[in-house]
Amino acid sequence: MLYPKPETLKPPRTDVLTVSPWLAPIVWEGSFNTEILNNQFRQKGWRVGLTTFAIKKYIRFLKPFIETAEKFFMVGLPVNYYVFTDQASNVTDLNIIVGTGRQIIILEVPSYERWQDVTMRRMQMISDVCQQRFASEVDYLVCVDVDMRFQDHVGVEILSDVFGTLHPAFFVKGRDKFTYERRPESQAYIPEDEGDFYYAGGYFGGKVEEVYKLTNHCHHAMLTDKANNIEAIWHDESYLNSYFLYNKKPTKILSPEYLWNEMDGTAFYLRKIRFIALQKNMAEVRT
Ligand SMILES: CC(=O)N[C@H]1[C@@H](OP(=O)(O)OP(=O)(O)OC[C@H]2O[C@@H](n3ccc(=O)[nH]c3=O)[C@H](O)[C@@H]2O)O[C@H](CO)[C@H](O)[C@@H]1O
Ligand SMILES: [Mn+2]
Repeated sequence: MLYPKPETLKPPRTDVLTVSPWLAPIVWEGSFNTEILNNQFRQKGWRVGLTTFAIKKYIRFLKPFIETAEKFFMVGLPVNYYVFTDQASNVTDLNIIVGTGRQIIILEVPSYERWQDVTMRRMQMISDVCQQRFASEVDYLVCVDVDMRFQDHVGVEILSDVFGTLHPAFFVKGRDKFTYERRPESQAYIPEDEGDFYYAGGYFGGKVEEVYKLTNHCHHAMLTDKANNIEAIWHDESYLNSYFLYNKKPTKILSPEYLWNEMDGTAFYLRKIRFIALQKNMAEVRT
């Protein structure tokens, strides 16, 4: 196979950090070759599941989410879309068409009154399904928010034992600006001088077994806090950040190309914006 080879010891990107202190690659455009990775992936016969939640009013985001995923997410590879929803028949009525080898699987789940509980309980619901069905149906899981749209290539370069994504609002900020949970009483506590990166709650994944460990850990941390009448400042995102930190976990880190928000403007280091948050009226959509 012919492809552009790396020039001897000359890094393809010098403007951004491409590896963490525990040697997890940070994925940026220009640092990988899709064709090589796709070939490796196909040889292994791996299968990918994309999980998302469309509960209450967030069902309005589902159709454009899947339709744009059809254009940009794991193109040419089999994908199971796992849609967790409290309105299974409304999801069916959306009549979303997906390509050959790809299917939508609807998982009916309860809804919670507070939006904070809806977002946090995703950890419990994902971990519950890991052993029931994910383990036998897919090799890797990608777990993302639904109020998003794909607009450029997202492929197998993101996959690894366990991956996390740099939050677009914090990548260029100093460690002191990270909004980790700072109360020692919380299971999500991270002291002032600790923490490598600030990861987003809305994009993580990995091998099914690792996603099980992650979601199960975060859910139980949340339950312990709940029993002690405390809720981490940014909910599931705070528990995810402490899990990653104390387990030196992500084996791969996705750059903000994989999770962008127009509110964060543009940035010199962004060569692609692959997956972008939709602007929403928070007060309206969460009630
Ligand atoms: C892009 C990103 O990193 N987003 C994170 C961020 O806020 P966001 O403001 O992006 O959170 P959000 O309102 O999008 O809620 C997270 C997700 O929960 C689902 N949902 C939520 C409410 C509801 O009524 N119905 C429903 O289905 C839906 O899939 C949604 O995308 O912080 C949250 C915790 O505070 C979560 O960690 C989000 O993942
Ligand atoms: Mn969101």
